[in-house]
Amino acid sequence: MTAILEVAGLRKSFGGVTVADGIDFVLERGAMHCLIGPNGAGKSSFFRLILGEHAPDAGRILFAGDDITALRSFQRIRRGISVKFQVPGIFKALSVRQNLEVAFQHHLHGQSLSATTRAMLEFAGLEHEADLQAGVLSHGQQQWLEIAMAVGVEPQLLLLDEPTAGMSPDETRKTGEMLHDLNDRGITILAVEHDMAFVEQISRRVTVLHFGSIFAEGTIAEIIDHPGVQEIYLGTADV
Ligand SMILES: Nc1ncnc2c1ncn2[C@@H]1O[C@H](COP(=O)(O)OP(=O)(O)OP(=O)(O)O)[C@@H](O)[C@H]1O
Repeated sequence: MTAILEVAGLRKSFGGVTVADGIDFVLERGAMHCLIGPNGAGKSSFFRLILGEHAPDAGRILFAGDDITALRSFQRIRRGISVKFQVPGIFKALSVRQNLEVAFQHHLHGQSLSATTRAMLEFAGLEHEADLQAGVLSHGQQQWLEIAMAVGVEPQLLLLDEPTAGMSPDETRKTGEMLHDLNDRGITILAVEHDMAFVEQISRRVTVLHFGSIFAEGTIAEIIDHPGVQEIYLGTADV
């Protein structure tokens, strides 16, 4: 296996708050990998560092073997990194179709824009909602629309920050199936997730982040059995 993402010695502080404290992390191409950790562990900040929304104080980020540490966000996106953050990123007053078109307009034009929009409507299960305002969709449908907006540009790496937050069990299961479908199409997936049943559904390997550093990494069974992991969730671990 080759690495699609390699992070070495990544550090970032905001004033007195350290969000990345020397993170070393390798993600294999083709993986479905989950990142877990207590609130405030630095998971979203790690995504923002990978995407280039935060500049690191130290460390390197390699994507597909190239050092992208100095690249701007749009350059990283152009190279094949796509992200869906926790905060909703859809335009509620626009139609579902328009949201997809806006997401793809810098990458696709003409027939390929309409073909990809159609394919992504189908992928998200929103063919019948295409002309509705995105704001009237259910919470789950809005999340699927946003995932479709992130994958229509055919990324190599998809970062998902809590994709199932607020979803019903049925919606969560469907989201897992969608992510397996994307992974089968060759997209590497790194997801921040709190729902351990979902982590088990989509992920073979799990990394635990705590106070901006890697606390543990392994299979889901190894992580569940890890003596320190439950303690950090209860806030009693001495690390
Ligand atoms: N731009 C910023 N300026 C100052 N502090 C920040 C900034 N971004 C994040 N933080 C702080 O860094 C810490 C890590 O935040 P982050 O959102 O990365 O954690 P998280 O693991 O994603 O948490 P959650 O599970 O609650 O989403 C928090 O204490 C947060 O308040």
